[in-house]
Amino acid sequence: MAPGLVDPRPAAPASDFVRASVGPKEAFIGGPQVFNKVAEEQGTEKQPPATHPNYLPVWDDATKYAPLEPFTHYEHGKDADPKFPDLFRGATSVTELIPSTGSEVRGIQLSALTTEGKDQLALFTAQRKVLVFRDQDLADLPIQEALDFGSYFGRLHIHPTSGAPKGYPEVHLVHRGADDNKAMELLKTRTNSVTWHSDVTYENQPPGTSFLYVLDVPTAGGDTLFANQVEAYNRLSPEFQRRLHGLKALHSGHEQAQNSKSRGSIVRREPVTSIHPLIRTHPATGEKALYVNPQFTRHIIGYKQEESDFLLKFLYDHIALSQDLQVRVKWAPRTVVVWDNRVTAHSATLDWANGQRRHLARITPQAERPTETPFDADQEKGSESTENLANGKNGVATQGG
Ligand SMILES: O=C(O)CCC(=O)C(=O)O
Ligand SMILES: [Fe+2]
Repeated sequence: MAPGLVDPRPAAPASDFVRASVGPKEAFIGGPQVFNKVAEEQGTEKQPPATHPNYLPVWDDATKYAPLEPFTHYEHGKDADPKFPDLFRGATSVTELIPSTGSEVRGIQLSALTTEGKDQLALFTAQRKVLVFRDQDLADLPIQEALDFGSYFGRLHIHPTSGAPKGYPEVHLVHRGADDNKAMELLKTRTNSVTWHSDVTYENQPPGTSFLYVLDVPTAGGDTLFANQVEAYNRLSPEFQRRLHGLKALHSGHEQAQNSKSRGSIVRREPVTSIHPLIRTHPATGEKALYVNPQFTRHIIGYKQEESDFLLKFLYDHIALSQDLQVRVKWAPRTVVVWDNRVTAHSATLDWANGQRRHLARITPQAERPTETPFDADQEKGSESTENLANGKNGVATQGG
């Protein structure tokens, strides 16, 4: 796989970071002064300094982290009042982005949620898959307070390769500074920048309720796409769903680590692989979701290579092409997105104008080891239309011209 395909996140060392020698090891130290200095040297225009310099990425943490230990995840969504009285207290509006997926909630402050409110946040996120909150103070809190908030939802994941604010490896940073034209080099070898994935699915206990919040946002573009993988599962015929049940796939972190190494950057933890079911069940909603992604899923266990490639390609295309189960989040200052990494895929879009800063932080609580519940014939969705199709009753609806 070409290096550009492995990870859409900022390459390190990006040319907006200075390689500095700190004793025996090398570090990448960022900062607005550094960006402007590099930009000046390159004769490009200055950009405004980062609004949250405390969140600028460094890769100077030479700590080698031990393999992650198994832990018991407690799913708070299971305790939640499904009427969401605490989550929505004071809300001025709750608007669906599309009927199946995504809601935008206005009027509440995430950082002020009570314990009950947080439980309800976990459940509502699982139900709607993606929540958009505007006018939030999360990015302006001390980083430790933001982490304390996130840690309610699960053990915080430390990413093996990404940049982090100095001293806070639990924050995963997405940052592109003055040299966005370098970032866009991806488009020299690819026709688009879309890289659907769920985060770090190679982990044994990949993330659940996850948080992404914006620090600096381009004037236009840089939206984040989300796909609802429960809906993607539900769209499949019962016969096809039945066939997928019981299958497992290998997810690998090796390529991401290798990619980081080959850029001269860090690998905090030795890469791992995990085997997960193709269909996982959400512990709070009981919903079944497809759980494969082209970033980290490598092959289906027991299938020959061509068989595995064929089936995975179908599933990836199904997710990528079904715009009627996807939402597109437009960032504005002080926006926080909460999403459930267990039942969604997402992708950045790298389409904004050169020279603008895009800077986001992710807090990534880990969740349970993915589990599968058996195909449930009683819950077959769309069985009637499938029967109708078989009986030739249901023609193909035409749309547009
Ligand atoms: O940059 C984005 O919009 C999303 C980046 C991403 O994939 C992540 O933070 O998990
Ligand atoms: Fe991601």
